[in-house]
Amino acid sequence: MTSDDTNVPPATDRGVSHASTGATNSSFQRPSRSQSTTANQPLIEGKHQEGMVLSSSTTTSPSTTTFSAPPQPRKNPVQAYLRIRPLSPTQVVDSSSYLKVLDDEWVSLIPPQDSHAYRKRQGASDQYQFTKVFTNNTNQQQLFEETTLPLLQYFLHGNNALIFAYGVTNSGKTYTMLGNKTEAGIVPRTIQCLFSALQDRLSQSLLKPVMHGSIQAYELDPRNDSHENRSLLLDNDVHTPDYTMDTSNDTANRLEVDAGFEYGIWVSFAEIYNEKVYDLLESPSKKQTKRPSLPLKYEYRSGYKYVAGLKNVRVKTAKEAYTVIQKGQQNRVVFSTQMNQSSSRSHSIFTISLIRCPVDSADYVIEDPAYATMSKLSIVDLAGSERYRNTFNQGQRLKEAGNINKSLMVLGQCMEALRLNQLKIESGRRPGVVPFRQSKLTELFKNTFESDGKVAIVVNVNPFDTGFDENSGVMKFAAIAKEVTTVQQQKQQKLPLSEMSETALKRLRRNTTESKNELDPRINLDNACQHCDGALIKTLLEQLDSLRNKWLDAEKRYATLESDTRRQVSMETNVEAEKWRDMYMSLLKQKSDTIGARIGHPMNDIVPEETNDRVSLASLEAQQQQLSSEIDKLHALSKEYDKERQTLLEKIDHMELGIKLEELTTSNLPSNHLASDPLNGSTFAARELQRSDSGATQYSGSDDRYGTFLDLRKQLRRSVFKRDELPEDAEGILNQIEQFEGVTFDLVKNTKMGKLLKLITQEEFKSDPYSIQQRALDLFKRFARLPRPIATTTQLHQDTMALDPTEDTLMEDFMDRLNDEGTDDDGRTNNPPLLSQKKATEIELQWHDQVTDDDEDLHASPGHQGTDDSDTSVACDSRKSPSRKRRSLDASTKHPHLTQINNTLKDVKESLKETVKHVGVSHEQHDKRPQDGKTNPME
Ligand SMILES: Nc1ncnc2c1ncn2[C@@H]1O[C@H](COP(=O)(O)OP(=O)(O)OP(=O)(O)O)[C@@H](O)[C@H]1O
Repeated sequence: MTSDDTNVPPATDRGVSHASTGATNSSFQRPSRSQSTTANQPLIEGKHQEGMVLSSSTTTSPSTTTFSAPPQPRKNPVQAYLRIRPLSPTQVVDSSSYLKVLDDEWVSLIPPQDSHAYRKRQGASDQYQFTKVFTNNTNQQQLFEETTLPLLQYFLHGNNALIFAYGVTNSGKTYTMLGNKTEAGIVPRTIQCLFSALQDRLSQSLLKPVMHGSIQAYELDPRNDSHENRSLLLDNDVHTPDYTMDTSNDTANRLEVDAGFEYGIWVSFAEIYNEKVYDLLESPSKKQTKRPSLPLKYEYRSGYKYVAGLKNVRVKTAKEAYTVIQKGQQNRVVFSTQMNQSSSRSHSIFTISLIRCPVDSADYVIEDPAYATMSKLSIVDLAGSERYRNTFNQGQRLKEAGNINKSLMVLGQCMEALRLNQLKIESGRRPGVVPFRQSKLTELFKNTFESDGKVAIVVNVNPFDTGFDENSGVMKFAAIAKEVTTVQQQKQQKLPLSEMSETALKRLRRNTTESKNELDPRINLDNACQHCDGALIKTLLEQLDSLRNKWLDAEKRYATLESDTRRQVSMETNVEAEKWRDMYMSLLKQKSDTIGARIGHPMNDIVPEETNDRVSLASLEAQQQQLSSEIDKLHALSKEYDKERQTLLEKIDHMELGIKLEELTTSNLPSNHLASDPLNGSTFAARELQRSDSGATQYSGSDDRYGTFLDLRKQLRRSVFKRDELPEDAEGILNQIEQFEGVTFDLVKNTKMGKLLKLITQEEFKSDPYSIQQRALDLFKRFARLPRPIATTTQLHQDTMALDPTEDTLMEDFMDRLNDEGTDDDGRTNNPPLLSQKKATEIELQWHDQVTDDDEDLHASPGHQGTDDSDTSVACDSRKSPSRKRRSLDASTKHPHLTQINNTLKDVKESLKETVKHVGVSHEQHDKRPQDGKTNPME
């Protein structure tokens, strides 16, 4: 019994409808047969979905939900194939199989009575549609041609493709993908077909795939095989299977190969076990107990992840590729043995990378990554998808089952999310997140599902020894995956050859073996130079220039990147500094405000006070300057008054002198003598005036001795009579008089110095600390002894005798007595005897009266005690003798002009008093200036 006959239900059964009870909504309703495709029809994108009526597992309809207008795939719908494993020769046909093949696209799952689905759905069957259903009579070649060949064609054109086998354990996944020697699976057939198609276009270019989808040029190094990894092909332990495939050249000839390229083929073999990625081409050491896993890394250029460190082996023949497959399979077995793993618990990923180097019109191969493109075809044998709770697994096996189911579950979730996103996008809604990152498997193939490839799934089922529920899950996964459409994004455009740089790496393409050897850069350059023309040298030089330019470009990019980084860091630093400065300033302001509030008023309020103080100070300074100016004016005025006063005093002196002379003339001399002078024909007064004038003339000579001596007398007079105590300045003045040289009798007489000295000796002082009186007496005696001029003395004597013999005698006697009273320096008396006491007393009285009259003004000086002038006059008058008063009255009566002179003198005195008073008041006013309640700045 063939499995075909067994598994394909009769046509009458194909129309089994879904359970009318609506217990399930996860089945598909089969369309009419006319709508279905035939098995021989080539695979055309989207064709199989047209007119499809499907039952969505996500709908909530209680019964089968029918979509009259299913979403149209936009570009590349996932191709879902179902392969039903045939019965093994030892198996017994079970006619009660739950899987019924309705046609080449549809199958029906009829839940057995002991299944969970039967209880849940009350025995209702599910129908599932696939791109193609391959029954048990489908051979490997047929499966390859219908499932993989379209992808291979797509791959050869430079696109990515993914095909994986999905199913529970022992469903035939490995058989489908790898097969065996006699029944080679998809992988060896793909390799065989690929090499057959590209046999004349295989490239020698030194370009290799790196990361996710990048190309890198490399240099061959005999000591370093890390670029091509071809050393593992030399492993003698690997027994390359000699596949006997019926894949004829006709199959390969069905593939279109772009003629404008040379192709380099690289293969890798990886395994994902327990969510870790391993390189199956990495041979384990014998003592190795732990497998080194490989990380997934992110390629920034494309945005997708890749297995970092996974070996890519450059294969130049199909056999080399088989060797690689065999190597990976052997390592997988060893790992399983050493690590107690089960190969059926891992996902194996065999990847073929195809690098396409363009060939220009001059038959030069552009071996430059900037112009080359790469595509990848991944063939994945997934682990068994059975539920671990049904496998009675424990420990490691339980963990394996959990991870397997996790990755497959995530794969299913991704499919479901992608399908929903398509519906959302079509309805204008925002697509959701697809959980690619939840497993390594989906992370690796995220790009294929999202943008840049075609996906095909071969669902393997073994309906004879696998439970209904497990295969039901596989069917549901396939149903969902089939609805997914991958969208082909525009791949990154490579540079067109028309714009190719002169420095691009390129090699003249030769088809002959000889020319290949010549052009192989690995051959000796000397030999090359011997056999080739200048083209090779030219090419090498161009390559050298290109490498140099690339190096310079790389340096430039590095410098730019570094500069940008430094600029960025600088900007961030500046921003940070600005922040700190603002914060610091803010803190300072807060501090200032706090201090201002603490002292009771803001700091700003203090400034106006200070300003007011400054204004007040400026005002006071102005007042001070004004007052100083007034003081200066007053001082100048005072000096003027002093001068005027001095002038008046001198005038008074002269007038007094004239009055005394007049008195002498009128009171003591006969009027006839006044009228005529028998000797000289002049009056006594006239002579006196004449003498005075002559004396004045005499002493008002060039040295002004008279004036100086007269000043000394005046100074002495003012100083002595200032107060009761004889002052120090009187002592100084007296010194000057004592030391005055050339003093003559006339000088003493005319300046009345002798009278003053006499007055000092007779005045009573409280104290005399400088012995002024004694010294005045000594000086008076000294002056009295001065020799009188002979002529003058005689003349005076004659005049005196003629005018008034008594007066003259008295004077003579007094002078003589003074002279006689002098003693020698040794104290002995060397003068004649004195006058009688009575005579001396009279002389003294006369002299005293005369001197008192002469010095009357002294007692009127402001500094004298009893400053009142009238009192002083009275005091002076009270000291006058009765004879003196009488003589004055007589003189006034006899000579009315004297009264007039006296009156004039009084007027002058009054004027002087007023002046002095005015000056005093001015000083007083200045000293007692009103303060206006303010502080006197002068204080
Ligand atoms: N279509 C088929 N024709 C003939 N034999 C098959 C077919 N499919 C599977 N087999 C056989 O079934 C057995 C199990 O197949 P296979 O190992 O491929 O299953 P599997 O799904 O890969 O299992 P696991 O998940 O454990 O790896 C193998 O001996 C294989 O030869």
